[in-house]
Amino acid sequence: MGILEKISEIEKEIARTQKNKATEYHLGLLKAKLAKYRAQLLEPSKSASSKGEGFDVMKSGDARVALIGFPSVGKSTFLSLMTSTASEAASYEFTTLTCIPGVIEYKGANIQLLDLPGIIEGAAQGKGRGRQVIAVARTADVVIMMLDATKGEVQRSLLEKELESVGIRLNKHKPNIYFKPKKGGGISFNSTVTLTQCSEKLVQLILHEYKIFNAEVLFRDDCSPDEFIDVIVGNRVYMPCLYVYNKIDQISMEEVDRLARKPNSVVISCGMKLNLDYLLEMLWEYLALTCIYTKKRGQRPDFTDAIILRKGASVEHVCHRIHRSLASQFKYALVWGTSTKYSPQRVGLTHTMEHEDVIQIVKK
Ligand SMILES: Nc1nc2c(ncn2[C@@H]2O[C@H](COP(=O)(O)OP(=O)(O)OP(=O)(O)O)[C@@H](O)[C@H]2O)c(=O)[nH]1
Ligand SMILES: [K+]
Ligand SMILES: [Mg+2]
Repeated sequence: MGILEKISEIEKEIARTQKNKATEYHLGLLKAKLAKYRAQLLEPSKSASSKGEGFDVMKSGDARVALIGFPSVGKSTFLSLMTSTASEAASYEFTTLTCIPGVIEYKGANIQLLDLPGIIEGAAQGKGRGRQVIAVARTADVVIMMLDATKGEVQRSLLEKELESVGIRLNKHKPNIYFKPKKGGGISFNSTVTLTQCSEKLVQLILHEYKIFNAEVLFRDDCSPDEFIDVIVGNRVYMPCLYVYNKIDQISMEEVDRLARKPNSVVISCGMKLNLDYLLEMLWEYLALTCIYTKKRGQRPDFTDAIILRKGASVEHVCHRIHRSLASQFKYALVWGTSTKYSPQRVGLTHTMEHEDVIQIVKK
């Protein structure tokens, strides 16, 4: 039996197994098996066709956004509208066959936007250019899932399933579970909260399925078996995703209103240039970039030229942005803003900066 067949067998068995107390161990085990086979499926195959020709676009700018969607939802039209790059758009499917990068300039940041070929059901298993597209999506900071507002919701759940099956977790946090494999001592299991979805026995069963017999496990949240499996397997990407419903010029006001109220969703029309400003605002929020302003001694901060960094960046990251050798000449920095208790406060290289902080660097 091939891996695909095994996966489909297990999926069928999960579907027909009733979810209750008596079956929870069986289901947990099936899920662990499923995750294992999917991982095998993703191991790079040796055939030439799986090479990412035309997909290896250099990362540039302050952040990367990937456009994922079915064919002809308007991805290329969107790229051509928002950036100075033109990507061919047409009414037939699979107009775009490679990865086309463009740049959105917004609030002083350069956001790399990637137009990609449309993907279809079965993409994760290599249908169309699905694998390459998904590989690019994994490298993004935010995914825009573009949907055709005139088509049903099934598109959205199909795409979610494809991304989910290759370890991309959309709008989810990393499960709060401490997990450390050990050389001996068996499995030590603890939790700081009451667990309603997992138990010590289930955790042990799942670990045995992965041939792990010695480990330390601590649940800090009431996590599900799937979340626990994600932690064991590792290699998961937790990514913000914005659902963008395009072509609202084609649907009723009531329908627009309904879609616009969905969580993590924005409605637009590329054709009529509707709501694009709001989409940019949302995208900016989802990127959660940190803008830092610099200040010279005795002068006012320069608010015209922000240094743009990813969330959680340190003073050291700021130094590297200003000059390659600045960190080695660094004595201390003065920081004004929400990251410090006092304004200004003297901080070292490891201090974590927050959005709109002002920094003055003092050299040795
Ligand atoms: N009515 C309407 N049509 C649109 C809108 N945006 C794009 N289109 C049309 O939809 C068709 C497909 O657009 P593309 O930009 O090529 O779509 P794509 O998602 O890049 O398609 P592939 O590259 O084939 O995956 C084109 O005929 C566009 O003119 C819109 O907001 N409203
Ligand atoms: K198209
Ligand atoms: Mg296209």
